[in-house]
Amino acid sequence: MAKRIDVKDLNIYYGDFLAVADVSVDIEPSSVTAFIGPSGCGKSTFLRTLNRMHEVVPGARVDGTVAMDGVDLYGEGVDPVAVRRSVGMVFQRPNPFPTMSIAENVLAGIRLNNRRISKGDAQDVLERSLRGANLWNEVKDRLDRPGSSLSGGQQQRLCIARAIAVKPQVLLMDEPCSALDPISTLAIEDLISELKADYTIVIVTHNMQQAARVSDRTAFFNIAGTGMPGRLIEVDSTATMFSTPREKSTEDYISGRFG
Ligand SMILES: Nc1ncnc2c1ncn2[C@@H]1O[C@H](COP(=O)(O)OP(=O)(O)OP(=O)(O)O)[C@@H](O)[C@H]1O
Repeated sequence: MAKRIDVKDLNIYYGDFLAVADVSVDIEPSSVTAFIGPSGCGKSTFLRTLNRMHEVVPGARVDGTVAMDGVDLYGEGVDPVAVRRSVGMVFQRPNPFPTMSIAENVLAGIRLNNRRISKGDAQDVLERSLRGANLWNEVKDRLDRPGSSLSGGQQQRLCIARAIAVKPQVLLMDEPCSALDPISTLAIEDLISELKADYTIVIVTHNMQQAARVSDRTAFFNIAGTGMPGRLIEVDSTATMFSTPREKSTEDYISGRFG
């Protein structure tokens, strides 16, 4: 089931460097939230705090809370590996495991989690995940071919299938279409709209049209200057953000006046 995320007073550091300051935002379940803003304002950094990937960088840390359905992901005793299992991630460049087949790619997360799975169950997961990622019809006859034999757009859908195979509650997407052609981009955007029935989705995008097309809510981040922390400036329904934002900087960014 999709979960809600409530972020409160979050500061995000790389060592001593405060990269993103004082973020508070609520992310609704079964919705798509877009993070937009100029380069370096901390969108990807913030995204990675939502599944505890940020702390993989040596010296990186946060203070504040990120609660999923009321449970602080940074609370004592919370296992970051379990967090990453329930909050899936799709990256900018499609990154299937190159030596694995299409089927092995989809099942990789389950196998990495050391879950034993019968052949029949594996077949069910495979089909459910590939159907969920709108890829089944294109690959069902060549599941044993390498993942790298697919087109870029298909590879990205394979990565989405791999992410949803472990039944996450939240899906984070960091510029998932930036390496794709326009047709593959539309396929992923359609898929995002379908997936939001079952998942809470957060997407970082530089593409304003994409944010307007796929998201229910949009969060605008900005940075006052190099070496300064990024900040969340404004978050609202996407319709409001794109028509009557409260802040002038939001309007300037959305209308292409900077960034
Ligand atoms: N691994 C890292 N170590 C140290 N500083 C980092 C690291 N990754 C990012 N930063 C810094 O954190 C700040 C935010 O970077 P981030 O990549 O999150 O921004 P962004 O808004 O996603 O940018 P872009 O749109 O260009 O991808 C920047 O000042 C960046 O230099």
